Amino acid sequence: MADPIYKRVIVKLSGEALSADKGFGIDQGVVERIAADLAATAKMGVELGVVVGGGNIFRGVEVSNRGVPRPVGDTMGMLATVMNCLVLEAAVERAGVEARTLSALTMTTVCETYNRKRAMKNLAKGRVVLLAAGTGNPFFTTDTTAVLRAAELDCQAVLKATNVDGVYTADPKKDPSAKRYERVSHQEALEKDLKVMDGAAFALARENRLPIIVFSMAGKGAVEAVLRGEGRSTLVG
Ligand SMILES: Nc1ncnc2c1ncn2[C@@H]1O[C@H](COP(=O)(O)OP(=O)(O)OP(=O)(O)O)[C@@H](O)[C@H]1O
Ligand SMILES: O=c1ccn([C@@H]2O[C@H](COP(=O)(O)O)[C@@H](O)[C@H]2O)c(=O)[nH]1
Repeated sequence: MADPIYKRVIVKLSGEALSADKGFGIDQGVVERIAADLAATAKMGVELGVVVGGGNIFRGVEVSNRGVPRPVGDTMGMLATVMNCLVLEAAVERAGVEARTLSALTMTTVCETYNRKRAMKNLAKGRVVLLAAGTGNPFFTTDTTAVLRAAELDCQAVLKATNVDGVYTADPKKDPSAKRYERVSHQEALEKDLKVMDGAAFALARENRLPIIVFSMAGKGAVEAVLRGEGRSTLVG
């Protein structure tokens, strides 16, 4: 089997990836499959930070459309990511690898607060580090969080796991004629407004020369396969 192409990465999982076909809530079978994949990847010797979205529970914009102030809606979204991290933490440990949730919002009775040195120590010990509550600030997304944490924690790449197998010329769910890129620069992704990630995330990745690999989480062992250089994906960078 091929050696992993990176030694330390951030994996970005969308919240929806935890919800199977329903788009809402947490499907325990899916969580177990993803946890097994993360544990197998950690066992290959790859240090893994995992940023999880919250779209399967709350998105700040949607909550604020119902009359809640946007910063409050965003806080609800960040709290949703904590729930997703806690369910994954338990599943990764059941799969035989130690895991720690570090939250950007302080909640001392639930999990540890994020701090760069603590995250680095946990990564170096081979623990899967679940990075919860996004950046801790409203008006951001977990895509931007993933790139920010990758830059802070000296990661070599961001692996963006989603429900499409790469970056397309347009949203492939809306435009069946969209073509997949094998490789695209950060600049082009920004200029063409390729919405698979938000512009802030692409801009931060460009400034920090961080590659982003976009791939589908649909199959078994998807993260492990990407790190072995297998399967379909798009390299941004
Ligand atoms: N040019 C494009 N190439 C590929 N995908 C695109 C493009 N434009 C829009 N998309 C859409 O972007 C989505 C990727 O977002 P993703 O599933 O990662 O959700 P998220 O908003 O990051 O997470 P959450 O579900 O937690 O809110 C895909 O569903 C895809 O349909
Ligand atoms: O730094 C952050 C990250 C996230 N949020 C809020 O959480 C939800 C869920 O995150 P997704 O990236 O959409 O999965 C997001 O809609 C924001 O409301 C945040 O405020 N700050």
